[in-house]
Amino acid sequence: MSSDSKTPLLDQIITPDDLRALDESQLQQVAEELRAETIDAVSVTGGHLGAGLGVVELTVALHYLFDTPADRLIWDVGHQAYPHKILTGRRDRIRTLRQPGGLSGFTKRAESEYDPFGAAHSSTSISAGLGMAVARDLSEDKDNNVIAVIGDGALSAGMAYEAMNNAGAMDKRLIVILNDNDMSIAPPVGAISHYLARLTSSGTYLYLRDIVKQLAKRLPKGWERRAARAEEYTRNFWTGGTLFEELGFYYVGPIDGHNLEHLVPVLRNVRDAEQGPILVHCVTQKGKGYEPAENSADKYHGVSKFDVITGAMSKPKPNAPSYTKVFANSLIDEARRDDKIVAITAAMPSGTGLDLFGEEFPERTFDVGIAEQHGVTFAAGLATEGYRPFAAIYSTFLQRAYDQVVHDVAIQQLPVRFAIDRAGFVGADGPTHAGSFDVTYLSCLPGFVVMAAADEAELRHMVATAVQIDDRPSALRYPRGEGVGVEMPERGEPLDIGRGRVVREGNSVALLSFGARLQECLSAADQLSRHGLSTTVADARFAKPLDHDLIRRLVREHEVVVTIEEASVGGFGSHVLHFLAQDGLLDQGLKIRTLVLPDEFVDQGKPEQMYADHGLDARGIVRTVFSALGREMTPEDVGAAGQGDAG
Ligand SMILES: Cc1ncc(C[n+]2csc(CCOP(=O)(O)OP(=O)(O)O)c2C)c(N)n1
Ligand SMILES: CC(=O)[C@@H](O)[C@H](O)COP(=O)(O)O
Ligand SMILES: [Mg+2]
Repeated sequence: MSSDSKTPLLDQIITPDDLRALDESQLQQVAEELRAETIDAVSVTGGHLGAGLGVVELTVALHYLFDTPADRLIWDVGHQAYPHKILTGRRDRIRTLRQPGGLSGFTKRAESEYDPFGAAHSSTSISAGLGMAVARDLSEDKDNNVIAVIGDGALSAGMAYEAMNNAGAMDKRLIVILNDNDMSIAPPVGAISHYLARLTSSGTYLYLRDIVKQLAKRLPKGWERRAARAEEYTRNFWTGGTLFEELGFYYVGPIDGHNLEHLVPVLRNVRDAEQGPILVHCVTQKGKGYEPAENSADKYHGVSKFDVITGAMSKPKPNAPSYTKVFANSLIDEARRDDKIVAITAAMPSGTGLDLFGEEFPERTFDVGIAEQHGVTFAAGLATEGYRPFAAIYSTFLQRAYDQVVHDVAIQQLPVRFAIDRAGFVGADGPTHAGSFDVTYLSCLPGFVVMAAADEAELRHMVATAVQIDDRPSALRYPRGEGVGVEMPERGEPLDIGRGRVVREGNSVALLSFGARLQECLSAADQLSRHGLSTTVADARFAKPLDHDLIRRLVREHEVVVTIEEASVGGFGSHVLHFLAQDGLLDQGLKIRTLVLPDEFVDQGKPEQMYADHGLDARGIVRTVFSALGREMTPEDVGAAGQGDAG
């Protein structure tokens, strides 16, 4: 440790054992140094900043008081776990956060014994914690604590209540820390956030309860019950009985989650309490201790690299409208002409672009909180009454509502429109956020219309198309980030359902693209033509219903057919193969290959590199064609295949 280090105490801490060797009076300095280190690290990597800054003191107190990793500490969502990672042996790698080959941006079991449960999708921590508590009690040799830290936003998801309902009934020793910073990604929504606000606004509550508690200590023997009743009265009087206690939790708080002088004694008591589930309500501030974050509307929830002094982010201005913006503007354009169009988000207004829609149509925009399951069936309810609901939910988060999609929407053939953003690889968020499976899990559903935009113009047309689909559910998917910069149509034109389009004619090889790999297909076609392989490029537009005429024509007129999609196996390519098999077209020695995402969970990286690594770029397409033809690629071929990369 150099003498002029800015973090002399933190430098002494490799693992929490080193922290626990310090004196309690040194914790405040540790927290200050940990906050500075977190800010500095994220300024270099980008990532989630506000949430981590809000739990610096909590992280220090928890690792100081609890014997982690034996005591299991679970972070809900896990985006706030950067300070936790710094204290648990990963400070030396913290500047590899979310980089290829680097640390995950969320907790991850494979990364550290201090991460007992992986996260990223919210509201799982209490369920996982209860499972660990039961496992502890089933075993003879365990007596560890289990602590789940869950945010107020994550507490808007039904799964959290399923877990508390079960925990309360089982009366298991489990500690839940409610990290209440009165923020989700956007300001929180829902009755729970109002309830929490009431709890935390009745500052008197704590004061009164302290008095009653002190009284209890001085009352003559045998008066404890009366004191307990008095305290219960205080609690009920001020808070009408906390929701959490009705669920079987002992409620402690609200306490200041940044005041170590409060946190440490309260958490020490909670640690030593031999009783059923306890919920400690910590009031914190997202972005705490970094002015640019504190002053920002989103508290620097997600940031690109930034200047620590000014807080100015270095994110380059997008050179083409992002798909999300194109979706939002297209939906706004349609909604100006159709007042039956309504939009639903599950706590992701800015990420889905519905914040823009909400500015113009506040009455027709619904943020249901982190509640995808509810959001989908809520949309279905709207559809039964003749509205045209657009449920804008990231591909990965829609997974949470799959039964609602099947049972409440598809079986009833309700015309809910699913705007599926973040389709395919998403990059820094890694496997938990990859939009890999929606084509597979939707295109198997009878009656569903499943579309994928090849570029921004296509997205605009697909929004217009979805508006018109009033007799069954439909989905349109598009990737995270910037489009290809094609010319935008003035207005979206509805497409013929189930019809693809040929964008380049050839007669030897056919590349049939579903979604945004089209540019790579065009680049591959250029390279193949340099090898004398005349290549047709077609944009399928629909994975369901398939364009059977187009597929038959491509099969009839070409020696090789390759399908390609930014989706897992079981999607578009599989349906093409299924159709060809049923149609007897596979029996004629057709050379066909399907390019899909790999059958693995791919760690974070740069999306284009991730696609290239898995053969979904122009070079990979060329290689696949050569392989289908049984032709070896010479080094010159390989070299040529790398030239003229698309976009
Ligand atoms: C199922 C699911 N839906 C949406 C998200 C996107 N998301 C990530 S963090 C977040 C807000 C979480 O709020 P809170 O739990 O209060 O944590 P804070 O950021 O305030 O610390 C959301 C909506 C997610 N991670 N999981
Ligand atoms: C933690 C979380 O789940 C969200 O913040 C997510 O990382 C947002 O993803 P985008 O950056 O693609 O909007
Ligand atoms: Mg919050």
